[in-house]
Amino acid sequence: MTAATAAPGGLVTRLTRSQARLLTGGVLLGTVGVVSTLVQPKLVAHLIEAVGRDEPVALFVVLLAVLFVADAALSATQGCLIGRAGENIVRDARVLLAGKVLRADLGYLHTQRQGDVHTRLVGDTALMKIALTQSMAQILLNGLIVLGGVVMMALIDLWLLLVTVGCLGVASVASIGVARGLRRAALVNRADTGEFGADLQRVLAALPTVKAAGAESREEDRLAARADTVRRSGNRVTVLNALFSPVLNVGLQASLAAVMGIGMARVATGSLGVADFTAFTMYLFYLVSPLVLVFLSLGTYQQGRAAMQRVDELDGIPQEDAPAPAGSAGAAPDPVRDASAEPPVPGGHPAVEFRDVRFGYGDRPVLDAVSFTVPRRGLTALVGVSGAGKTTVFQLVERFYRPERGAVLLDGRDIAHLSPAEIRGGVGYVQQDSAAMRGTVRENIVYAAPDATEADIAEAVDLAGLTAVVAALPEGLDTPLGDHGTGLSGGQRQRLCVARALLQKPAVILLDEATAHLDSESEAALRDSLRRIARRCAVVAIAHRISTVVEADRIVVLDDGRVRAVGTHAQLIRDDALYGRLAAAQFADGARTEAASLAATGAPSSRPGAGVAG
Ligand SMILES: Nc1ncnc2c1ncn2[C@@H]1O[C@H](COP(=O)(O)OP(=O)(O)OP(=O)(O)O)[C@@H](O)[C@H]1O
Repeated sequence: MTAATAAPGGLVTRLTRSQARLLTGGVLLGTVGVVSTLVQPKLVAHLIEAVGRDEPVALFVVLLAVLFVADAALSATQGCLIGRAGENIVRDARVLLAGKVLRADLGYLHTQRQGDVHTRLVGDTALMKIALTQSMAQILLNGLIVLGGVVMMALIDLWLLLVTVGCLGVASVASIGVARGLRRAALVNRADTGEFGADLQRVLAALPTVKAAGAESREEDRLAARADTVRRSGNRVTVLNALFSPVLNVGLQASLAAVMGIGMARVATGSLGVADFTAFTMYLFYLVSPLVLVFLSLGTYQQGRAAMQRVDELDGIPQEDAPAPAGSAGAAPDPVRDASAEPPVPGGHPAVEFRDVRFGYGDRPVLDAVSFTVPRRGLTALVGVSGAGKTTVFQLVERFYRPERGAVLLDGRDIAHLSPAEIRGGVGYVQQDSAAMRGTVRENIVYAAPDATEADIAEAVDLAGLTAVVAALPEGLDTPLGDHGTGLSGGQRQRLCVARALLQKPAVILLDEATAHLDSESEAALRDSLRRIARRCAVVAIAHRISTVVEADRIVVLDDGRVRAVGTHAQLIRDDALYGRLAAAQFADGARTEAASLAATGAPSSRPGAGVAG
């Protein structure tokens, strides 16, 4: 994610504007508090003069007490208002960014590190809140105190002020230099933190693999190296942060010493009154803490700006409906191929049609000139060697990616012109690595159709061959599952996902068949389910099992990104050498004998030496 993707006047600015009322209210109250602070030394000067003239001082004492209390009350109230604005900003930012991430272009999002996206959404938004509210308010209000104090000091004695400003000016310029360095260091530190988060997420997502590979120590070392990088850049931030106060303090101490020396000398000569000298010194003392706070807040703000930049970048990630970024996988489809403009076909359109589709991930071509149709009913099997592009075909049907050329049609309509909801509402997608989630069995099943009735759920469970499995669970449909659906077997998880897809009542079900999840009994159950489901809608299965292939009404053989042949199992065994080899190598015993006898006839193949299927 680069700064170039951040929208100008982006999310951060918009969110800050949306809280203008609370922020302005807080700043106004704070300003009144600043005035009350600035009046106090002047009142003390009047008090001293009154004491000197032996006049009554009760009024001054009461006024001072009122100002002290008002000061505290105003400060607390403005803190609450600004804090509330901050919470609103961070909440809105997280909701908006979560929406952006959920609707992001998958092709782009897959190039980003998930942990970094997580860090931006959780950590950077929190830092941004502090910068936009607390730091900004501190800079503004304490800046006002400093400015007001300087004006009051100028009214008391211009020469003493010039001495003060001279000493503080040098220190301030040095501090601003440090602030710039701090922002750069903070940006690096946030990026390093994102990298650490990304690595942690990678390890957590694959923890069983990490353990099975005995890679705990290697991963620990890798995480430790990342943590070291974060510590190093964090140390740079700490050093620059720590430099602020000393740089400024040197200036403050120098100005205090100079003011005391010169001021006392002028009091001795009678050119400056004791009351004025006291008030001037009080203002100088009053300036110390606000000035330090201004610069500390400047430091925090600079760190927050780094976070804001990262939040704005996340806000700029390409969205699904936006035109695909130039040069990325999935450019806009060829408008010449818009099939929705074509006259209606008697008897209805195919459920799915690929017309001369070309697609690649980045510069890497995967599919070329792919054309085939899927009838509205029945089972269509997609077969081919591993990496032939079978899953990519499904991803194009779901429009996770857009073809570079050609068109994908659902029921005769080019999906380039359909909304994601229109496409995915009519297509049920069962992924190979069964996308079950933490939650109950029921929650998993109704995920794509939250309003489904009990009868619909029971029907989907039955069609997916899950009735006996659910009945055996301790709490039936309400049995909780762990992350990724742990608590069910691999085959049961896949049938759970089939039930989820069925509940959508889709026109097309895409089934990326698992290779090794099912025992022969479950396989027979799923085969039976598929047969029943295929009577209601189009089922397209990436087939790894001979049972599915033999059952299929039509088989599409993909080879090296092209459709090599289409037919039934019997036709293809007879006519297509690659299919014969695939059947022999991959689809186990049932086809082995038949295919082996065909291979012995020496039928040619377009890809000698091609590997086994999926
Ligand atoms: N997100 C991606 N980015 C880049 N390349 C990808 C991506 N997904 C797949 N590929 C590549 O595209 C090609 C086709 O992959 P695909 O997953 O469609 O093959 P497949 O036929 O489904 O394979 P398998 O049977 O092993 O699942 C492969 O060479 C793969 O490496």
